[in-house]
Amino acid sequence: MTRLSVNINKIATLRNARGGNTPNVCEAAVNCERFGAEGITVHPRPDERHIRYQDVRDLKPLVTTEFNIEGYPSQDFIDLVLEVKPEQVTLVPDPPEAITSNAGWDTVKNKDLLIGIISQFKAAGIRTSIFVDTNLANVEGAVATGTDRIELYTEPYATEYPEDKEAAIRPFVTAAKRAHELGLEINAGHDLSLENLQYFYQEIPNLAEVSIGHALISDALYFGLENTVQMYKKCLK
Ligand SMILES: CC(=O)[C@@H](O)[C@H](O)COP(=O)(O)O
Ligand SMILES: NCC(=O)COP(=O)(O)O
Repeated sequence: MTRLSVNINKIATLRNARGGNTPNVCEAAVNCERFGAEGITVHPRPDERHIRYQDVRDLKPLVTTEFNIEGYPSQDFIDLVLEVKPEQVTLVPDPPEAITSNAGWDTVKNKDLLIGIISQFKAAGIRTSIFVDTNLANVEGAVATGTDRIELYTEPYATEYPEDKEAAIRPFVTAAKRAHELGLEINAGHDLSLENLQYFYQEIPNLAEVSIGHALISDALYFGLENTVQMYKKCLK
Protein backbone atom coordinates (compact mmCIF):
# COMPACT_ATOMS: atom_id res chain seq x y z
CA MET A 1 0.00 0.00 0.00
CA THR A 2 1.30 3.48 -0.88
CA ARG A 3 0.36 6.09 1.72
CA LEU A 4 -0.88 9.54 0.72
CA SER A 5 0.67 12.22 2.94
CA VAL A 6 -0.97 15.60 2.36
CA ASN A 7 1.42 18.54 2.55
CA ILE A 8 -0.55 21.43 4.09
CA ASN A 9 2.01 24.17 3.48
CA LYS A 10 -0.36 26.03 1.13
CA ILE A 11 -3.17 26.08 3.67
CA ALA A 12 -0.74 28.08 5.80
CA THR A 13 0.15 30.28 2.82
CA LEU A 14 -3.51 31.31 2.54
CA ARG A 15 -3.85 31.77 6.30
CA ASN A 16 -0.78 34.01 6.46
CA ALA A 17 -2.05 36.18 3.60
CA ARG A 18 -4.50 37.97 5.94
CA GLY A 19 -2.62 37.64 9.23
CA GLY A 20 -5.46 35.85 11.01
CA ASN A 21 -6.25 32.15 11.54
CA THR A 22 -8.40 31.42 8.51
CA PRO A 23 -8.13 28.81 7.08
CA ASN A 24 -7.18 27.04 10.28
CA VAL A 25 -4.15 24.82 9.60
CA CYS A 26 -4.85 22.38 12.44
CA GLU A 27 -8.48 21.99 11.39
CA ALA A 28 -7.37 21.33 7.80
CA ALA A 29 -4.96 18.62 8.94
CA VAL A 30 -7.58 16.85 11.06
CA ASN A 31 -10.05 17.04 8.18
CA CYS A 32 -7.53 15.73 5.64
CA GLU A 33 -7.09 12.67 7.84
CA ARG A 34 -10.86 12.33 8.22
CA PHE A 35 -11.16 12.47 4.42
CA GLY A 36 -8.65 9.63 4.01
CA ALA A 37 -5.13 11.07 4.13
CA GLU A 38 -2.66 8.59 5.65
CA GLY A 39 -0.18 11.29 6.66
CA ILE A 40 0.29 15.00 7.13
CA THR A 41 3.44 16.68 5.84
CA VAL A 42 4.67 20.15 6.76
CA HIS A 43 7.77 22.00 5.62
CA PRO A 44 8.62 24.82 8.05
CA ARG A 45 11.03 27.02 6.09
CA PRO A 46 13.47 29.41 7.82
CA ASP A 47 11.38 32.46 6.87
CA GLU A 48 8.15 30.75 8.01
CA ARG A 49 6.52 31.96 4.77
CA HIS A 50 3.81 29.33 5.29
CA ILE A 51 4.11 26.71 8.03
CA ARG A 52 5.39 28.25 11.26
CA TYR A 53 7.36 26.46 13.95
CA GLN A 54 4.39 26.94 16.28
CA ASP A 55 2.10 25.22 13.74
CA VAL A 56 4.35 22.16 13.94
CA ARG A 57 4.03 22.11 17.74
CA ASP A 58 0.24 22.64 17.56
CA LEU A 59 -0.18 19.86 14.97
CA LYS A 60 1.76 17.18 16.81
CA PRO A 61 -1.01 16.18 19.31
CA LEU A 62 -3.68 16.31 16.59
CA VAL A 63 -2.14 14.20 13.81
CA THR A 64 -3.26 10.59 14.29
CA THR A 65 -1.90 9.05 11.07
CA GLU A 66 1.77 9.85 10.34
CA PHE A 67 3.37 13.24 10.90
CA ASN A 68 6.18 14.05 8.46
CA ILE A 69 8.28 17.17 9.00
CA GLU A 70 10.36 18.24 6.02
CA GLY A 71 13.14 20.76 5.99
CA TYR A 72 16.76 21.79 5.77
CA PRO A 73 18.63 20.47 8.84
CA SER A 74 19.59 23.78 10.45
CA GLN A 75 20.09 23.61 14.22
CA ASP A 76 16.70 25.27 14.76
CA PHE A 77 15.07 22.64 12.54
CA ILE A 78 16.89 19.78 14.27
CA ASP A 79 15.84 21.12 17.69
CA LEU A 80 12.20 21.46 16.56
CA VAL A 81 12.07 17.91 15.19
CA LEU A 82 13.67 16.44 18.33
CA GLU A 83 11.18 18.43 20.46
CA VAL A 84 8.11 17.36 18.44
CA LYS A 85 9.21 13.80 17.57
CA PRO A 86 7.14 13.15 14.42
CA GLU A 87 6.87 9.68 12.90
CA GLN A 88 9.15 10.81 10.07
CA VAL A 89 11.57 13.59 9.22
CA THR A 90 12.50 14.30 5.59
CA LEU A 91 15.72 16.22 5.02
CA VAL A 92 16.01 18.50 2.01
CA PRO A 93 19.07 20.52 0.88
CA ASP A 94 17.09 23.71 0.24
CA PRO A 95 18.94 26.99 0.77
CA PRO A 96 16.89 29.57 2.76
CA GLU A 97 16.20 31.67 -0.36
CA ALA A 98 14.80 28.73 -2.38
CA ILE A 99 11.31 29.43 -3.74
CA THR A 100 10.63 25.71 -3.36
CA SER A 101 12.58 22.48 -3.16
CA ASN A 102 14.43 22.15 -6.44
CA ALA A 103 17.07 19.48 -5.92
CA GLY A 104 17.96 16.38 -3.99
CA TRP A 105 21.02 15.86 -1.78
CA ASP A 106 24.48 15.14 -3.10
CA THR A 107 24.70 12.23 -0.71
CA VAL A 108 28.38 11.59 -1.45
CA LYS A 109 29.56 15.14 -0.77
CA ASN A 110 27.24 15.50 2.25
CA LYS A 111 27.79 12.03 3.69
CA ASP A 112 29.39 13.09 6.96
CA LEU A 113 26.87 15.91 7.54
CA LEU A 114 23.94 13.56 6.92
CA ILE A 115 25.39 10.73 9.05
CA GLY A 116 25.67 13.06 12.04
CA ILE A 117 22.15 14.46 11.69
CA ILE A 118 20.38 11.22 10.80
CA SER A 119 21.93 9.43 13.77
CA GLN A 120 20.37 12.02 16.11
CA PHE A 121 16.88 11.48 14.71
CA LYS A 122 17.20 7.69 14.67
CA ALA A 123 18.39 7.73 18.28
CA ALA A 124 15.16 9.62 19.07
CA GLY A 125 13.09 6.94 17.35
CA ILE A 126 12.20 9.11 14.33
CA ARG A 127 12.18 7.49 10.89
CA THR A 128 14.43 9.38 8.48
CA SER A 129 14.05 10.10 4.77
CA ILE A 130 16.31 12.17 2.54
CA PHE A 131 15.36 13.93 -0.67
CA VAL A 132 17.35 12.56 -3.64
CA ASP A 133 17.25 12.75 -7.42
CA THR A 134 17.50 9.70 -9.68
CA ASN A 135 21.28 9.89 -10.05
CA LEU A 136 22.24 6.39 -8.91
CA ALA A 137 25.35 7.74 -7.17
CA ASN A 138 23.04 9.68 -4.85
CA VAL A 139 20.74 6.72 -4.32
CA GLU A 140 23.70 4.46 -3.53
CA GLY A 141 25.29 7.20 -1.41
CA ALA A 142 22.13 7.38 0.71
CA VAL A 143 22.90 3.98 2.23
CA ALA A 144 26.08 5.23 3.89
CA THR A 145 24.16 8.07 5.58
CA GLY A 146 22.13 5.55 7.59
CA THR A 147 18.80 6.87 6.38
CA ASP A 148 15.75 4.61 6.54
CA ARG A 149 14.19 5.99 3.36
CA ILE A 150 14.85 8.15 0.35
CA GLU A 151 12.28 10.51 -1.12
CA LEU A 152 12.58 10.62 -4.89
CA TYR A 153 12.39 14.24 -6.09
CA THR A 154 9.71 14.00 -8.77
CA GLU A 155 9.73 17.47 -10.35
CA PRO A 156 11.68 16.24 -13.42
CA TYR A 157 9.08 13.48 -13.89
CA ALA A 158 6.18 15.94 -13.63
CA THR A 159 7.82 18.31 -16.09
CA GLU A 160 8.51 15.66 -18.74
CA TYR A 161 5.31 13.65 -18.23
CA PRO A 162 3.06 15.62 -20.60
CA GLU A 163 5.58 15.24 -23.43
CA ASP A 164 6.71 11.65 -22.97
CA LYS A 165 5.58 9.72 -19.89
CA GLU A 166 7.61 6.62 -20.72
CA ALA A 167 10.81 8.66 -20.88
CA ALA A 168 9.81 10.60 -17.77
CA ILE A 169 9.31 7.50 -15.60
CA ARG A 170 12.35 5.53 -16.79
CA PRO A 171 15.01 7.02 -14.45
CA PHE A 172 12.63 6.75 -11.53
CA VAL A 173 12.01 3.04 -12.12
CA THR A 174 15.77 2.46 -12.29
CA ALA A 175 16.39 4.47 -9.12
CA ALA A 176 13.55 2.79 -7.23
CA LYS A 177 14.77 -0.70 -8.19
CA ARG A 178 18.32 0.17 -7.07
CA ALA A 179 17.08 1.67 -3.80
CA HIS A 180 15.06 -1.46 -3.04
CA GLU A 181 18.05 -3.68 -3.81
CA LEU A 182 20.02 -1.64 -1.27
CA GLY A 183 17.38 -2.01 1.42
CA LEU A 184 16.15 1.60 1.28
CA GLU A 185 12.43 2.29 1.60
CA ILE A 186 11.03 4.63 -1.04
CA ASN A 187 8.96 7.81 -0.76
CA ALA A 188 8.34 10.31 -3.55
CA GLY A 189 7.18 13.90 -3.90
CA HIS A 190 7.19 17.31 -5.55
CA ASP A 191 4.81 18.40 -8.31
CA LEU A 192 2.85 15.16 -8.25
CA SER A 193 -0.73 15.80 -9.39
CA LEU A 194 -3.99 14.25 -10.56
CA GLU A 195 -2.47 14.27 -14.06
CA ASN A 196 0.68 12.27 -13.34
CA LEU A 197 0.20 10.40 -10.04
CA GLN A 198 -1.54 7.20 -11.16
CA TYR A 199 1.08 6.37 -13.80
CA PHE A 200 3.87 7.03 -11.31
CA TYR A 201 2.20 4.72 -8.78
CA GLN A 202 1.66 1.98 -11.36
CA GLU A 203 5.25 2.05 -12.62
CA ILE A 204 7.26 2.50 -9.39
CA PRO A 205 7.80 -0.69 -7.35
CA ASN A 206 7.78 -0.67 -3.54
CA LEU A 207 6.53 2.92 -3.22
CA ALA A 208 5.83 3.46 0.51
CA GLU A 209 4.49 7.03 0.46
CA VAL A 210 3.82 10.03 -1.73
CA SER A 211 3.66 13.49 -0.21
CA ILE A 212 1.60 15.94 -2.22
CA GLY A 213 0.70 19.53 -1.48
CA HIS A 214 0.72 22.27 -4.06
CA ALA A 215 -1.40 20.55 -6.74
CA LEU A 216 -3.72 18.88 -4.22
CA ILE A 217 -4.54 22.08 -2.34
CA SER A 218 -4.96 23.90 -5.67
CA ASP A 219 -7.35 21.20 -6.90
CA ALA A 220 -9.32 21.53 -3.65
CA LEU A 221 -10.24 25.08 -4.66
CA TYR A 222 -12.37 23.56 -7.44
CA PHE A 223 -13.35 20.12 -6.10
CA GLY A 224 -13.39 20.66 -2.33
CA LEU A 225 -10.85 19.17 0.09
CA GLU A 226 -12.80 15.98 0.88
CA ASN A 227 -13.41 15.19 -2.78
CA THR A 228 -9.84 16.02 -3.72
CA VAL A 229 -8.21 13.84 -1.06
CA GLN A 230 -10.35 10.95 -2.24
CA MET A 231 -9.53 11.65 -5.92
CA TYR A 232 -5.82 11.44 -5.08
CA LYS A 233 -6.37 8.28 -3.04
CA LYS A 234 -8.07 6.69 -6.07
CA CYS A 235 -4.85 7.24 -8.06
CA LEU A 236 -3.07 4.97 -5.55
CA LYS A 237 -5.23 1.90 -6.03
C1 LIG B 1 10.38 18.71 -0.30
C2 LIG B 1 9.23 19.08 -1.13
O1 LIG B 1 9.20 18.82 -2.31
C3 LIG B 1 8.11 19.87 -0.57
O2 LIG B 1 8.16 20.03 0.81
C4 LIG B 1 8.17 21.21 -1.18
O3 LIG B 1 9.40 21.75 -0.85
C5 LIG B 1 7.06 22.05 -0.72
O4 LIG B 1 7.61 23.28 -0.30
P1 LIG B 1 6.78 24.59 -0.69
O5 LIG B 1 5.35 24.29 -0.29
O6 LIG B 1 7.44 25.67 0.12
O7 LIG B 1 6.91 24.74 -2.18
N1 LIG C 1 7.80 16.16 -0.39
C1 LIG C 1 6.91 16.74 -1.37
C2 LIG C 1 5.84 17.49 -0.69
O1 LIG C 1 5.70 17.43 0.52
C3 LIG C 1 4.88 18.28 -1.48
O2 LIG C 1 5.45 18.79 -2.65
P1 LIG C 1 4.42 19.54 -3.63
O3 LIG C 1 3.31 18.56 -3.94
O4 LIG C 1 3.88 20.74 -2.87
O5 LIG C 1 5.22 19.90 -4.84
